Amino acid sequence: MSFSNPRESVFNQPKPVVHLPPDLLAAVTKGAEPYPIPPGKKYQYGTAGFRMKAAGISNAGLDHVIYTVGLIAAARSKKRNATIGVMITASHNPADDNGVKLVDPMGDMLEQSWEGLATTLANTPNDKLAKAYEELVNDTLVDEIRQLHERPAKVVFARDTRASGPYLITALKAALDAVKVEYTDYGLLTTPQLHYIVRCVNTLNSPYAFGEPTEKGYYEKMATAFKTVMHGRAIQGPLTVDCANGVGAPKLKELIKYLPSGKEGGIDIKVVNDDVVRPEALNLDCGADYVKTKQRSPPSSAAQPGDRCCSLDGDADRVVYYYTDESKTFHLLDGDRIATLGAVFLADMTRVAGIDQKLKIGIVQTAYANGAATEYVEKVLKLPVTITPTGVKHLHHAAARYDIGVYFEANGHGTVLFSDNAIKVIKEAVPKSPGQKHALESLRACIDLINQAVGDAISDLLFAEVVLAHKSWTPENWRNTYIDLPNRLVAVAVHDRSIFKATDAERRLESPKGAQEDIDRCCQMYVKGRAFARASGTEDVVRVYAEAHSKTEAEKLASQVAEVIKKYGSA
Ligand SMILES: CC(=O)N[C@H]1[C@@H](OP(=O)(O)O)O[C@H](CO)[C@@H](O)[C@@H]1O
Ligand SMILES: [Mg+2]
Repeated sequence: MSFSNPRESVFNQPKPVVHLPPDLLAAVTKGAEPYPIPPGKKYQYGTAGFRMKAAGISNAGLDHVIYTVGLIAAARSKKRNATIGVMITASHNPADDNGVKLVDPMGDMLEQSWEGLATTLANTPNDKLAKAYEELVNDTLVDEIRQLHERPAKVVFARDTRASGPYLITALKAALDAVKVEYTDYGLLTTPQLHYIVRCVNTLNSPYAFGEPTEKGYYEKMATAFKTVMHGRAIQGPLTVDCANGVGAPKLKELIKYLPSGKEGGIDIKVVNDDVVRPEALNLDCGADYVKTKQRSPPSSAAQPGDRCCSLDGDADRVVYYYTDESKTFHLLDGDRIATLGAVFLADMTRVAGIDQKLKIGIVQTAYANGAATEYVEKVLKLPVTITPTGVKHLHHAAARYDIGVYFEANGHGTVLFSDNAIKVIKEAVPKSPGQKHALESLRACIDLINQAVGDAISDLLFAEVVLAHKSWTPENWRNTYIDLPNRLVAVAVHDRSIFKATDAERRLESPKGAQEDIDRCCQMYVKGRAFARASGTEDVVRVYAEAHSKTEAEKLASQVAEVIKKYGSA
């Protein structure tokens, strides 16, 4: 097994081969002993890291995966000469699942080329693990000039509230101990908090210092920014936050201690679904995924018509808003809405501050964004839209190409990125009026309020609240900016989803041959009909999305396209 192709030496010399000390290799083998790979298991570092059942823990083999992730984290840390993060979570998945993701030095997702290395190592049985680690070291850390494996490594990690978390942490520590890596266990954190900490640790004492690398530092940074950007505005009525009975609950309660209350010109947050004592309650009939996919409030909701509500997912990196109207009709304000709300505000503020000509603002969406949202951004807000494939890493990279890049998946994953140029322009602009001064102060505070390392439900909801306060908007006013096209998302089980290859930011199928033409024919039958199909990156299904000008038509279109997929997928 090899992790990369051998490269030719620039000096025409063979690349040196490093042999790791026998005691270290023995420690890798010994440390892995309690975590064997179950026979027949295959693992894949997917859109959101590794994720699987953790119940009957040793059968699932997630402990083996986590052990190998410890080794990858060690090598990655040496490669980047920086601290790497490991987060143990399965986000919105059921309580008996768990998973793991790696966090790169700037708090971003693991570089894609390393995902393959993580997959290879995860699929390596224990008796070959030490040798595979040595090969990994040789392939990624050793060349003719440098022997990076001699660098010290540092890893920080945290977990969500799942019952399997503490056990999986022991597997991670066993790997880090085996390869003598220094680490800090941050205990329970939301995923975005861990990303924040990684970025803080790696930028400490630099001109790009992100903040204090502690949980307290996270709350203080956000609370200070929130107070500044509120600037005497008032938030109307309380916000009910459904925390999916996950880690978001204790963390949001902690943040509330740092925020001024509604009476003090701050915010009244009602935390609900905060039961972290019964681990089985996690994501059960509540949370962002439930609300988005079922298009309804959690059954436990006691909200009254017009009440502003939002739901986080199990690791608090995703948020959607919603309310019910007087006739008890449910209205979802999803990621597309949060993106447009944020973009309107940031565009307004740059205009008032007189710096709009210097900054290119854009919105990044996926094909799942509602057609009405895309049209609103382009035609009403007159801002450019980039469409990328599914998965936050794609959106994140595209957003980084704007000065102010607002990105959100429809399901509520997202944030805003400010380029170095934007930060410089915003920080250096000299105001010529009190209005400009206020706008600049608000923009500066937004840079701190928004967790630019990664989408962060808690930071996103504070940002949304601030904008609603500035605009004096109720959820209904917000919804009235544009009306969503009725839509339907269905998952189709097929024999082999890998035959469905998508192109054009996943909006078209290039294989199997003929499938796209059939989908096109279906779409033409409906007013505003748009549909696409793509293989999921996280589940063994093909997802079909359809929208049209009425609910019945959107549903008909979805089921017709699902039939097309079944036809081509039944082979
Ligand atoms: C339609 C949809 O919601 N897809 C989700 C889902 O990806 P799929 O590749 O569609 O399974 O999980 C991803 C990871 O959480 C998330 O980024 C994405 O938005
Ligand atoms: Mg999540």
